[in-house]
Amino acid sequence: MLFTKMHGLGNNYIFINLLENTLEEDSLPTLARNLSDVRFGIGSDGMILICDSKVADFRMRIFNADGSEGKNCGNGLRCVAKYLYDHQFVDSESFTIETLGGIVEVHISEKKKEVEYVTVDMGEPKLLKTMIPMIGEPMTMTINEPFEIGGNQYRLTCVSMGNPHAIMFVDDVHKVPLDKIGPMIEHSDIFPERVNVGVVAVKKPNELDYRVWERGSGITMACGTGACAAVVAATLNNKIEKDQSITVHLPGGDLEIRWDENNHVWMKGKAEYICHGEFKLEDFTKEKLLKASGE
Ligand SMILES: N[C@H](CCC[C@H](N)C(=O)O)C(=O)O
Repeated sequence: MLFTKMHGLGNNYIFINLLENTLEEDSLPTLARNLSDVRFGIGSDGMILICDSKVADFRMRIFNADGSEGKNCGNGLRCVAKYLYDHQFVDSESFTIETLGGIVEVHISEKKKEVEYVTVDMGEPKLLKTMIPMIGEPMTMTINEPFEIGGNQYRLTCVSMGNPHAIMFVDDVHKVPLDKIGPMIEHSDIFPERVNVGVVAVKKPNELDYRVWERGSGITMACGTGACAAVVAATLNNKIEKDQSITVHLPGGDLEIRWDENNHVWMKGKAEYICHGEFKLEDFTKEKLLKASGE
C-alpha cells in the first residue's frame, strides 16, 4: 500500500489515496494506531484517507494516533489540497472537501513548482454547548466558564470547528503543564466525545501564542482547527477584534487566521511533503503493536 507522509507545521500524518484503492472499514482504527506508532510503525500524529465524495469534490477522513476518527483537521486539509493539486487530481485552484465536521472550500494560494501555501474557508464555528458537544445548558455558549476538573478550576471557552476545542487563556503558553492537564480535560465527563485542549496567550492585538493537547494524539506541533478555535475564543472574550488577520504562533510555525464578518473562519498556512513510501497492509492491520507494547 502506497502512502505519502506530509505535515502542516510539524503536525504530521500518513496520507493514503483511496481514490484508486480501498481499505477494510473495520481495519481502519487498528491501521491508524499501527501506522502512527513511532516504534513499530512509520510514526505520525495519525492517518488521513483521501476519498471520493458524493457531496463535495473530495472527502477527507482523519484518524488520530489512538485510532479514533476525528471530525476535522485543518493541517490535514491543507496537505490534502496540496496533494490533490500537485498530483493533478484537480485542475482548479479552488475545490471542496467533505469532512465529518462539514464541507470546506480550499484555495491554492501560492505555488512555485509545487503548492506551498493553502487557504481554507473552515466555515462557521459552532458555539452552543449542544454543538461542541458538552454538558450544561444545551442552547448556551461556554465563554470563560469555570469548571472543576481533577481538583483544579479551569476557565474554558469552547468552540467547535467540526471538532471540539476547549480553550484556556494564560500568560505564557510554555509554562503550562499541558501534558498533565491536557489528558485530564480531554477525558473529563464534561465532554462526552472527549475534546482537544488548547492554551492561548494574547501577545499583541493581532498575534496569539497557542499550544495544544490533541484529542487522540496528545501534544502536537500544531493544530489547524485549534488555531481557528483560539481566534474565535479570543474574540468572544474581547481580547482581539473580529474580522482581522490574526497570526497564531504554534510550536511548529505560524498560521494566519481570520474570523470574517460573514462568520466564516479562514486559515492560511503551509503544507509540505516528508516522504512517499510503501507498506505491506497485512503487517499493519492486526493488533501486533498492542501485544508488543504489552497492553
Ligand atoms: N485531534 C483532532 C483531529 C486533528 C485536528 C488537528 N490535527 C488539526 O490540524 O485541526 C480531533 O480528534 O478532533
